Amino acid sequence: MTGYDECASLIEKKKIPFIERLRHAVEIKSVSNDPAARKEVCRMIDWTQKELEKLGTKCEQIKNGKQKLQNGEEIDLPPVLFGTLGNDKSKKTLLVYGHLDVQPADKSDGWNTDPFKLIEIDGKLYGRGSTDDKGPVMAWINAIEVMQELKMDIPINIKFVLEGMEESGSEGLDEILMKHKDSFLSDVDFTCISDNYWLGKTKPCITYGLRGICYYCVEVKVCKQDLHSGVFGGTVHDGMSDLCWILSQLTEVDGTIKINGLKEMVAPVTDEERALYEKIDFDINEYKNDIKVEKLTTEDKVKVLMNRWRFPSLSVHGVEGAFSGPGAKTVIPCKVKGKFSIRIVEGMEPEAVDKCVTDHLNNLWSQRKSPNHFSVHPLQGSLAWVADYNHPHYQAGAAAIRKVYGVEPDYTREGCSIPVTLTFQELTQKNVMLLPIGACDDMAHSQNEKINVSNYIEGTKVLAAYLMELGKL
Ligand SMILES: C[C@H](N)C(=O)N[C@@H](Cc1c[nH]cn1)C(=O)O
Ligand SMILES: [Zn+2]
Ligand SMILES: [Zn+2]
Repeated sequence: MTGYDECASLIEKKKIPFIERLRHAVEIKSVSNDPAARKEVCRMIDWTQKELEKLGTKCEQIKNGKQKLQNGEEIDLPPVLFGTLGNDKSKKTLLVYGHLDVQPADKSDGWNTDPFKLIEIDGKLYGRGSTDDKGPVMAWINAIEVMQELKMDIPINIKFVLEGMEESGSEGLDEILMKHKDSFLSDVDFTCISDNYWLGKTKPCITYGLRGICYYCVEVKVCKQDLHSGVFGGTVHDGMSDLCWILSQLTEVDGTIKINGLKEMVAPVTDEERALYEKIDFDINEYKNDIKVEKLTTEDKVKVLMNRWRFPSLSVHGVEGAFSGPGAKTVIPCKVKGKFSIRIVEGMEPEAVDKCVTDHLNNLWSQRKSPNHFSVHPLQGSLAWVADYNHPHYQAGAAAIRKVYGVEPDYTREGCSIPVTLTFQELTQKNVMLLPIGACDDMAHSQNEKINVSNYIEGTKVLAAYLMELGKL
């Protein structure tokens, strides 16, 4: 009978067409935060639908609502792609979630190659979305294609939810899923998401927790239009200085958040949890060397992991409206918008976090005594997620990893956010597992994002092996 070994060897043989599939995906500039790229997000969804239909998946694009842009204009959100492969009542049903949108990227950000071309160098496939999340979505398609080519019975019905707004807070997705709770989602037995990364470079892991995110925009408005700083400097109150002062009041130098009320919300760490973190194989020096940082906020392994996964963190992302080009432009920006986010953890509710943040910022502003106009806008809010990793579903994931890599996986959390994860858990009332295939140095969201050819190909094997393992549950 055809089994895992035949499947693995066909995956090896199909390495080139699988890389070509990822190449096609990366070339579609499906950047979700750019309204001008919305058509490309829709094109990525259409193309993926065709790939799924080739496998016999019945697909439907679910219309999403409108996105209100900051200038007041409204544009269509991209549709959400639902797919159903198999409808055998004697089989269980797996829900696979992934996203087809990517973070913005430009060669001028410091990429060595064109971010929207897949370039192979020394066994690494560089390109925006190669690891987040086009590579893993393509790996699901590859795995199913191989099982079908070998005429293997896929022992599970598969449903897909693929979206195009994850990198922008999954706008509209929760509402769509809630509407389909008693229809499309009603028979789901497990959800699996491959959209994060290993803790290291060589050892695979399974992930059972994510932080949530609350994202803010702080606006300081000075006047109608930018002003010559030589002509007007010294007469108007500088908006960028106001904004920089405000943003500098949010954290201590070691990252401790200075916003009242947040620390109190964090669920206490149990002894059992601490013991789990102590056992995790994690090399701080390698971590520092990978990102070329000399000193971390703490050098203690457990504290580093807890700061990444288990405690909130605040990051300032950028300023809209300010001069950022090369050279020396002498202008006073008329309006600047600072962007920052807080990764939130168990116990923290976005609405309560928004209140603390808004109160803190308004209080700071009243201390500043600037006559400029100040406003705070919460842009996104999603909860943290934790799952039961003792569930048999996780054992199926672990068995698949043992088959491919011959090792027991690490059980990890992840500091980043996939807003819909908790929604799946709550709507289906079934177990959700994250099964990453990429390595810790893939540099998602950053310059030179990549996935190793070996991770992409072995990852395809893991997903195929996992589908086989699910048949045993
Ligand atoms: C983990 C996932 N691959 C990811 O990168 N998620 C984003 C989600 C997000 C939410 N708002 C903006 N992006 C992240 O954690 O930043
Ligand atoms: Zn992602
Ligand atoms: Zn991402």
